[in-house]
Amino acid sequence: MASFRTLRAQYASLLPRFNASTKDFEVLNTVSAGHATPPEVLYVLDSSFNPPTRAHLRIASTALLERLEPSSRLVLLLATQNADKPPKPASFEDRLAMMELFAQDLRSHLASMSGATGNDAQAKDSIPAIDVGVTKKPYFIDKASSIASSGVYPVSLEQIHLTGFDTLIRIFNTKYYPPEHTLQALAPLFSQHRLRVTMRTGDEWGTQADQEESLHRLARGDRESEGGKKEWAERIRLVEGKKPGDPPVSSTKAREAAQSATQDLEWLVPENVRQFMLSEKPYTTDSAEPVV
Ligand SMILES: Nc1ncnc2c1ncn2[C@@H]1O[C@H](COP(=O)(O)OP(=O)(O)OP(=O)(O)O)[C@@H](O)[C@H]1O
Ligand SMILES: NC(=O)c1ccc[n+]([C@@H]2O[C@H](COP(=O)(O)O)[C@@H](O)[C@H]2O)c1
Repeated sequence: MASFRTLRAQYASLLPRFNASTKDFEVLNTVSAGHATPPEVLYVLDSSFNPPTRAHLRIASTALLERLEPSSRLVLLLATQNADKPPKPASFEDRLAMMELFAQDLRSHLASMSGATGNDAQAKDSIPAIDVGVTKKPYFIDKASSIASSGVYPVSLEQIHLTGFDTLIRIFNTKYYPPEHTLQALAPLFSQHRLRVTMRTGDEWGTQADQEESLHRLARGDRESEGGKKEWAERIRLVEGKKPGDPPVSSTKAREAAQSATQDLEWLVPENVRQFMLSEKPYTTDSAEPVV
């Protein structure tokens, strides 16, 4: 495995080329056992990866384990522009390095869950390849179309976007769709793609029942007056997140732990990411570089 510094330097040189290009989506690296099988389904985990956490690991691994085949592909997608949040540490090259380490953690987790450990090369080949990708687009409708038109994947490949419930609420907020401000803007997304939404309970987003009710409202046609079609509910799957009683995990908590409670990183972030955070300290004030 490349050293942390080498890994970061690699992304520090790839990223400006993407920024200067006219591309809206690019795969910067692929983590796989060898040659990657052409995908038949593309899972997309879009995040600021600031840093990647065990919640992201659960979201991705539970999805991939439902259909653990080499023809599944996951792209970890770093949005270099966020719909709402101003940029903050860590630098994008640190986050990209952590995404690659997260991809390794995720592949090891999938291997252990499927029994593909040790020297069983054939079993390891069944673990899907994971792409480290970047997009300039903050909204899901544009992320999906920039991936589809990039030429990186087969034409008409179905994308399954892996999000949390808080993100689903924001996707269905008309404020993001000027000038008409209607949900009709989401039609191209749901005509081809799907959302797999992990519930996020125990905080401001309400109970599991509240979260299920918001999908029932869409299915009943309660959002039609805003342009939201009831049939879209069939393309959205709500799945359980953390178990009741487990502490909530977020990137915010992991950034805080990096500053003041590094022992908590063990349950907040996967192992390779933790090693990177302890060694490179991407969240301490002096190493935090300004982010464009
Ligand atoms: N604990 C969690 N439960 C359910 N979904 C989650 C969880 N953590 C992150 N997600 C989802 O993963 C996606 C990417 O998350 P994001 O990078 O915003 O993480 P975050 O932990 O919410 O970040 P931050 O704490 O910096 O706001 C979003 O769709 C978000 O809803
Ligand atoms: N309407 C939308 O498509 C929409 C709204 C809010 C956030 N987002 C995106 O969701 C992702 C996660 O956002 P946060 O990092 O703010 O939780 C980001 O890529 C952000 O740009 C999309």
